[in-house]
Amino acid sequence: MSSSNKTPPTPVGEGDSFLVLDFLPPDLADAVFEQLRGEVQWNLSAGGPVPRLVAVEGEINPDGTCVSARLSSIPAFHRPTLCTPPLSYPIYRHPADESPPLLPFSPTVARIRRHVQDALQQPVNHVLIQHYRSGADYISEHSDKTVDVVRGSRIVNVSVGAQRVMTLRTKKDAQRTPGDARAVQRVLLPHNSMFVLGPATNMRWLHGIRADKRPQHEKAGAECRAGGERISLTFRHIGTFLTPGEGYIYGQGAKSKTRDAARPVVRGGPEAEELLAAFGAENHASEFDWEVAYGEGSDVLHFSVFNSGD
Ligand SMILES: O=C(O)CCC(=O)C(=O)O
Ligand SMILES: [Fe+2]
Repeated sequence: MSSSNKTPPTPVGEGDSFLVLDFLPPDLADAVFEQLRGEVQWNLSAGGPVPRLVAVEGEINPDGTCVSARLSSIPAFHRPTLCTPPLSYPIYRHPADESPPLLPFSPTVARIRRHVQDALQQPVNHVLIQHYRSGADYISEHSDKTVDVVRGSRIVNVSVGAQRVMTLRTKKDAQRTPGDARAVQRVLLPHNSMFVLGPATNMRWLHGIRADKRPQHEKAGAECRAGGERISLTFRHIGTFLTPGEGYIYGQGAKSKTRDAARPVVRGGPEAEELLAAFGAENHASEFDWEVAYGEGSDVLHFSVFNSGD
């Protein structure tokens, strides 16, 4: 692991979050920005203007039994392969209605993933990759939505390219009186850093990357790297899964916790409103009660109304 003999990182937020510098080994770190920009299939959001480019990759589970149909009258190379049930893949639900399709890990992302898993000693099976094309691209303040994130697991942001600032701010309800200032921390995310977001910090603090409209000549060298472009990879350990074609859903965040009893995906309606309300509560409540909000599970995949929150 590249960071094993470095000084211990400074705790951030509730103390369960920290930043690791010089995370990837030099041979990977030097070329990683260009490799990712070229190999990732970037999407502009279909549902509305998203102030950055996004892509989703993840682990496709070979959880089905695939058999070559034993039809002796058909030559072997023509026999169909029957998979029952077929594959499933992790799903990370959040209030923005449209997620790009999940693709298998691409080669450079797969290498970064191995470093993350080694460093954390925790599996990660899903990554949201975001390209901040300039200082104008940003992500608004939010808490990550944890209905589908394996409980107690950590969320990891690997940064490459231009340095940006992650701003952490305690949730509004933590103010004892309306005039109280909310705690704010600024974490610099330089090229080749890994920010680990612990569950307690995600529960009590919001995080975001604000737009930086300063002219290039006012920025430090690290902020101008890669022409001011930044790519972040948010790795998560997801416990909720979809079957191909978004037909069925099961796992931690769904009503059925197991593959055998997977239930059809729900689109819109009152269950969608409930999940959106639970997401809202997760953004606002410092003592968010996961069991109350998400414990029963939700089979909703698409919300009827487009909502641009993160
Ligand atoms: O770009 C980043 O580092 C932050 C991404 C983030 O917070 C998210 O995807 O939830
Ligand atoms: Fe986030």
